[in-house]
This record gives sequence, structure tokens and C-alpha cells, in this order.
Amino acid sequence: MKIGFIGAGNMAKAIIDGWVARKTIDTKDILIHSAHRNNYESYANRMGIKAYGTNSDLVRDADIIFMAVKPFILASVIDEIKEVVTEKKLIISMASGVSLAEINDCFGDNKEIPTIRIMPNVNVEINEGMTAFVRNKFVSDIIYEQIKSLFDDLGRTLEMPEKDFSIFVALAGSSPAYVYYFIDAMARSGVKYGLTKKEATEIAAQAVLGSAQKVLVGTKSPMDMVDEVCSPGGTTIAGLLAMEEAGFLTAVVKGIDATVLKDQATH
Ligand SMILES: NC(=O)C1=CN([C@@H]2O[C@H](COP(=O)(O)OP(=O)(O)OC[C@H]3O[C@@H](n4cnc5c(N)ncnc54)[C@H](O)[C@@H]3O)[C@@H](O)[C@H]2O)C=CC1
Ligand SMILES: O=C(O)[C@@H]1CCC=N1
Repeated sequence: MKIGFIGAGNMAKAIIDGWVARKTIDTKDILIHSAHRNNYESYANRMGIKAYGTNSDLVRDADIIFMAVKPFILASVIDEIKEVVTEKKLIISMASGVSLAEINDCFGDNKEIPTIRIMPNVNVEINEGMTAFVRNKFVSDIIYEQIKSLFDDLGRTLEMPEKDFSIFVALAGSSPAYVYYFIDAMARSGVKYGLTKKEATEIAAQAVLGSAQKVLVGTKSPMDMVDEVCSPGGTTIAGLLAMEEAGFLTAVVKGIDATVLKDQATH
């Protein structure tokens, strides 16, 4: 089974690196091509991946083709490869905001191309990702389960109706950036009080990691856990109320709303 990647950017590399860390896939079975030769050739050489000179040549040799290009480029790439995409190939798109129906339309001629739409996040690189899945009717149960199990090695997976992909993008696809930003804001505050950025970042990141793990393994709601940390008359409630006065909850919800709207505008 040969797995091709069209696009060798942040997301393609995060997925491949995650598989390599877990020894899920032999890099000899991975094929790659992107628009920037210097970038993808050096990565391919370093990883023992076969680099291709064109998208169509890659598609001819691949059984599974990951579309790892930006959403606005997807249609033109499909146009370029559609002559060589047969119904025996599997297309996997990770483009935000582009539906299975839109992808199918790009192939034209009523072609019945098995297609899976995924929404991963960059944390697949360290096998702590969160990836949503949906498929069209041409993907068999066996193939679907095989692909999902490849992503089980990269973190958690979840089958979702396509209508929920926009909110999933906000909560998992984009949210690592929001969490990094939160960690950086905390670390910056540490610097304000004399810590180095390095030590403040480590302290803040470990606090976020432990808190997230406690939410995932526990049965309590996050709000109950907030109450447990807020001692009466203590430091935490003073900090929490000051953050709320500055609009913490509203800022987060507005950020999620803007992400969802942007994703929906891509349709
Ligand atoms: N970066 C992230 O955290 C996430 C990204 N995604 C999705 O993954 C996709 C890729 O995003 P990134 O990797 O972040 O983008 P990127 O900009 O890092 O990589 C895009 C890649 O596409 C290549 N490319 C451009 N035109 C091409 C063409 N005509 N033929 C072949 N390759 C071409 C570029 O050379 C580059 O290697 C997007 O659709 C995005 O919505 C989904 C979830 C998270
Ligand atoms: O910002 C973006 O468009 C992509 C989609 C999800 C994460 N990054």
C-alpha cells in the first residue's frame, strides 16, 4: 500500500513524523510532491521518502492520496490529477471548509472516487492529535477502519457528521494555536515578574498539560475543577475574576465564532 502526499507543509510533515515516531508506516511506502522543490526534496531525502516531480506521477503510483494543500488550491490540484485518479484510489482531504460533495464535483464526470475527509491537528506529530473523520459512500468499511487505525496511532480519532466539521476545526484543528497563545501569554506574565522566558514557558506548559490530562481522565466537569482550585478568599479567585472582567470567556467564544465563520465561508 503506497501512501502519497500532495503538499509537504506543516500538516503533511506532522502526520508523517507522527507515523515515523510510532513506526506505523515504513517511509519507503510514502510518496511526496509539493510546489516547493527545495523543501520537499530535502525532507524526502532525510526521511527516506520517495519524491516525485509532478502530482500526476505521484498519483499514478499511490493507492492512497492525501491532499495536504491549502483549501483554495485544492480544486486546481484535483483538476491537474483527475485524469489519473481512478475509482480504485482513495482520496483523503484535510482541507478545512471543503465538503465531500465539493471534492466529488471537482472530479466531475460522475466519477465515484472513494473519499475521506479528515480534520487533524498539528499535535499528531507527537501522537497526541485529535482527528475527525467522515467518508463518502464509495469508501468501504474495511478501508475506512484501516485509515482510522493509522490515525489512532497519532492520538484520538472521532467520526463526525460533516455538518459539525466547522466547530471541530475551531475546537481541535485551529485550537492548538489558541492554546500556544495562552501558554505564551502566561509565560510573558512570568517574565514580567522576573522569570526567564524559558522557565516561565516550561512552568505554564506543564500546568496546561496536567490540567488537560486531569479533564480527560476524570469524571468531574472543568467548572467543578475550577471551584476546587479557587480557595475562598484566595489567589485563584482573585485572578479568575480579574481575567473575567477583561472578557476571558467572551474572548474565547468570539474567537471560536470567528473560526467557525471563516471555515463556513470557504464553502
Ligand atoms: N496547519 C494546521 O495546523 C492544519 C492544517 N489543516 C489543513 O491542511 C492543509 C495543509 O495545511 P498546511 O500544511 O498548514 O499548509 P502549508 O502551507 O504548510 O503546506 C501546503 C503545502 O502545499 C504545497 N502546494 C502548494 N501548491 C501546490 C500544488 N499545486 N501542488 C502540490 N503541492 C502544492 C506547498 O508547497 C506546501 O508544501 C490545509 O488544507 C489546511 O486546511 C488541517 C488541520 C490543521
Ligand atoms: O488555519 C487553517 O486554515 C488551518 C485549518 C485548521 C488549522 N489550520
